[in-house]
Amino acid sequence: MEISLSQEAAISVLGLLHIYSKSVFETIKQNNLLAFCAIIIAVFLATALYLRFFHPLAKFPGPPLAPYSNGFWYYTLLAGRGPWKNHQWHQKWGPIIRIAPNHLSFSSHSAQKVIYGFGTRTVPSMVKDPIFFTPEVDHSMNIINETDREEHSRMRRMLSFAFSTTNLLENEDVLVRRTDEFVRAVGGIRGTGGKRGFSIVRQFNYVTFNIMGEMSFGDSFEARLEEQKEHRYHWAAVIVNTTYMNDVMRAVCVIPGLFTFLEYFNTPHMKATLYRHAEYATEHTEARLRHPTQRKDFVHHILTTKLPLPPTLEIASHFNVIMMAGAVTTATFLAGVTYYLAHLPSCTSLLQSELRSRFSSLEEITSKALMNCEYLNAVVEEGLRIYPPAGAGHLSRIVPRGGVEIDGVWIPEGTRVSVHQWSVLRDPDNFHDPSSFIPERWLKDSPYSDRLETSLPFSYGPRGCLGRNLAYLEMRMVLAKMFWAYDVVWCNGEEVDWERDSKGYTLWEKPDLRVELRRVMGDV
Ligand code: HEM
Repeated sequence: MEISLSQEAAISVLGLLHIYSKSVFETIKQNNLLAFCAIIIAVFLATALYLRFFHPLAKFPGPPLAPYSNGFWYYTLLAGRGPWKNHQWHQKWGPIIRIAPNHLSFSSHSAQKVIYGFGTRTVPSMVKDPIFFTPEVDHSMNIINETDREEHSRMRRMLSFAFSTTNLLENEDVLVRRTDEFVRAVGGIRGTGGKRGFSIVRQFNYVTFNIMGEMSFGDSFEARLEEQKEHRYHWAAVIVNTTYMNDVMRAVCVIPGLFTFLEYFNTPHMKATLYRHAEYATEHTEARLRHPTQRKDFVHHILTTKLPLPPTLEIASHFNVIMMAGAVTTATFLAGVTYYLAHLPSCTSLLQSELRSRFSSLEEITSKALMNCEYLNAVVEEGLRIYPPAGAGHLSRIVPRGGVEIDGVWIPEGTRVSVHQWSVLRDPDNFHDPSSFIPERWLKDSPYSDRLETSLPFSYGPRGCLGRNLAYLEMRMVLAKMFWAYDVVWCNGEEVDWERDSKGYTLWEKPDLRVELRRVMGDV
């Protein structure tokens, strides 16, 4: 029988392995622990030397511990100081840095186009990183975590009509009613918990949760909230607590088998966050499927799509992320911008003059009318720049087969790449005095020569934010109605420093912002 070259090589490798394992076994048998440890250390050192000096990304600068283990990167992420750390690294080592053994972080606008863009004739668009975008705890895939190009495009086609401007304007009554409800409710809240003022951050979570819930599930949302055993806003609180746990899961999934292990033990904290959130999404989806409605809510668009109807688990999974991506991000924006406005009475006064000179009642404040409020729009853009709701972390992609050139440098296939939004937005080459809140930079006659195009809070390309239009309608509406009706008095200014006290994971954990509202306009 003839043996081919590859078979011969395989036999030699097996032979070597046999000898090697035999010798290791012998070493242990002879109780020569020292020799065994030496082998382990040698393997460890060889790996470290390879990662630092011979790995395809070895030439890229970055924090000294980054080449050796993903642990360093996950530690930075979970410590909540990632935005500031990454920015410092980019300032020190330049626009391309190695932040993990196989991960490059970029901070240039040109990289944004290549990494998140639609691709070219020769280079396809980059797919999301499956290690970062993991399946949900119920093993489902959805519009955010799906990494397969074809599957994602089916999901996006199915959901896109729900997010079209036509459909959103048709559902404007939800936005207006829920915002008016919020404006009336916050006006009636006095000091809570024995302290002056109340937590406006929590109220922002509630209003965006209500808007997103009714937009998604129509009338059944309210019915289900009334039925549920827990507090009306229990799901909203679960969503907020789940954002951090999502990053913990990302770290867990890097170690093969660890998720299965944790799944087996299913800790109380996991049950109360990740699992409870997925259950709520399923319960609300099932309730809506049993409850036909005239409203063209998001479920309606899934049910009437020309594409084959997906299983209930998939529909629920879309709402798992829509409720998260839709409610938390917009609430984060509102909280951040309120902090900066509370800090800068001159900006607040310009905003309120614009709103109060244009509108004489809450009802006059409509989505269409707000589109032309120049200063309000500048405040929104600046709020998204200075505290980008989804810009604290890394939205990583994988370089396609054959590699790709980014910023004049060849990046090998399979490399994990991302643009760190915060670093782009805090770069003095892009924005004058980047840490200051200056809405004027967005006005037509701005005296600054900022590179406004580098601010991409909703990302870009085939995986760019599907809810962008809705987010703009919501941000303008809530901000305008609140600042039109009330003067905002900040009560815990002595205690809070927004940047010091924020935790930047993939999404933000915000500090508490206590305010008192003094009614100035309208009979709200
Ligand atoms: C200020 C508010 C918002 C910001 C800053 C924001 C930002 C983003 C960003 C940066 C992405 C890209 C994520 C990635 O590359 O992994 C994204 C995706 C997405 N966002 Fe938003 N978002 C906001 C509000 C919303 C709202 C209100 C919805 C509506 C439900 C929404 C739904 C989505 C969906 C479904 C995706 C996934 C798109 C896809 O992969 O095809 N977002 N968002």
